[in-house]
Amino acid sequence: MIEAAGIGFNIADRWLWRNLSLSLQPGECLAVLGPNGAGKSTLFRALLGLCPVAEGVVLRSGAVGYVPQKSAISMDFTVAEVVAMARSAKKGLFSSLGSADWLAVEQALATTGMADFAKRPFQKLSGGERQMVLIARALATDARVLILDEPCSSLDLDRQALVLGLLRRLTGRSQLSILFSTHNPDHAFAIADRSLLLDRHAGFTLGPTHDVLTEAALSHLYSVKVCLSDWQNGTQIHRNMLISYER
Ligand SMILES: Nc1ncnc2c1ncn2[C@@H]1O[C@H](COP(=O)(O)OP(=O)(O)OP(=O)(O)O)[C@@H](O)[C@H]1O
Repeated sequence: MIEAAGIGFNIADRWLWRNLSLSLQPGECLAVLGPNGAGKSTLFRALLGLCPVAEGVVLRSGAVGYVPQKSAISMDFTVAEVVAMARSAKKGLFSSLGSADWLAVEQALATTGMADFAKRPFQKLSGGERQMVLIARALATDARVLILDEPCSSLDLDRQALVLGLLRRLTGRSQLSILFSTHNPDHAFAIADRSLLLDRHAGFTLGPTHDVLTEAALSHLYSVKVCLSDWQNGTQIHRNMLISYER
């Protein structure tokens, strides 16, 4: 469980966001969007308790899995060892991990489709493969809430769909609550029940994705002409963004 009540974050006399309240239901997916520097990563760090808020309260219970924007893993660990870090963070060295811990590692790798990579060196993986491993590491904490900072930022279209599909399955079947940031409104349309749009002036809009991510809101925020288009694929209606990059 994670809940924020009236939180604000101030940096160098500038409020990144103020009076922000949110909580996540089991199985709910919330997307966070906003321009560069709007405070998405800082919000996640505040929710994780990694930086103190200037006002308001953050409540957490149980483990929260975190997939940061950049991984700080520079040593030559295997994929299984990287995922096992989620367990050893609580206990100490890998050597103190028991069979239940290694089972959790195995399950997390299976869930992310990375079981065959267990013995491979993490550093030798592609960006997309690493991202899956880092999601597996977050899952191996037994967290009921996952926070992912731009999980698709360096992925090709196929991998983006793979990660978004995985997140959707985790909210559906496993009832995990997911909070993720993205610069692509299409990602929010694809999987987010609600979206939080941070602006450049400490303001925000939070609500159902289709209510928050409107043509007017996106065009205004990014100063580009944005059109939204609905199309049908089989029985499913999809919403996507059409954009002119010309100013
Ligand atoms: N420790 C810090 N010291 C000084 N400024 C900071 C610190 N952490 C964040 N900032 C500033 O706060 C603002 C918000 O940063 P943050 O990384 O949260 O934005 P973001 O919305 O995630 O951006 P992006 O989309 O570019 O990743 C930026 O202007 C950043 O420079």
